[in-house]
Amino acid sequence: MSDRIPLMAGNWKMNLNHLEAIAHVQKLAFGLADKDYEAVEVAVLPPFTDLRSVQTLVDGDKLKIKYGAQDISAHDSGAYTGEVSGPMLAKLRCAYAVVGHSERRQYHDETDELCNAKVKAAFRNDLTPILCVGEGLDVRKAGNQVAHTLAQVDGGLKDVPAEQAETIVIAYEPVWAIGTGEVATPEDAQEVCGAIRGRLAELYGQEVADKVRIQYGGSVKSGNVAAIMAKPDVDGALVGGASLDADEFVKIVRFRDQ
Ligand SMILES: O=C[C@H](O)COP(=O)(O)O
Repeated sequence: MSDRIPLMAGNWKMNLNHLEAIAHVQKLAFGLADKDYEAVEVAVLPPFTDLRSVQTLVDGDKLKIKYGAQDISAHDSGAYTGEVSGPMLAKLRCAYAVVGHSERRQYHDETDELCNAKVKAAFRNDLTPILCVGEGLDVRKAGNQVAHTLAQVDGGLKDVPAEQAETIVIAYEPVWAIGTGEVATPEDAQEVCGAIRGRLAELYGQEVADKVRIQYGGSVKSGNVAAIMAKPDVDGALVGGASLDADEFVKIVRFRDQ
């Protein structure tokens, strides 16, 4: 039994404005209030425009819910129109910054090199990166999911020292399972999450590898989360669509009750 604390994170993607965000987080707080969920870390990943509202609510009501951004600039300041920097996110007391989500890789051509720069930008600003990796359907059909995903892990962690690497969160998200209702089997998830931990052990040693939290993401719901979480190398979930329904996300957070 590992002592890694599971991280259940809701990636809202481009949904919920800053007023809807407040109502949503209030519902989450209410849904989790009667339950000691100390043993599970809960985070929301709203759009940038919601972060200040979420911060105010979390601070004001002393909520245990953490929050973070869905992306981070590789640069800390300067002429980078449209980007949001690590110092800005740190000032909002974000805990996390997602890096290399497959939608960023697909629609914004984010490379492993850029993801690596973003991972370093997050660490430089005391944010924990959630580095997303995972294969598309063609790679899966060819049976190359492990090699493909490990190459993304190598790229994202290039020149990241062990003392930072041990705090990173890696989210394994098979692209074919995102938003499709196609959930990977728990065995599929374990195969790649286990391989990721193995690679971390090769890169940094077993002690570091055992500290890193590895999430699964892709059509996670209250009905499938418990079986996925039962796998030894799965330490949480990165939840998209189902995190927009507060009641459903609360059930996912309470996966041990399912
Ligand atoms: O970041 C979350 C993932 O892309 C999963 O999204 P989904 O739960 O809607 O499949």
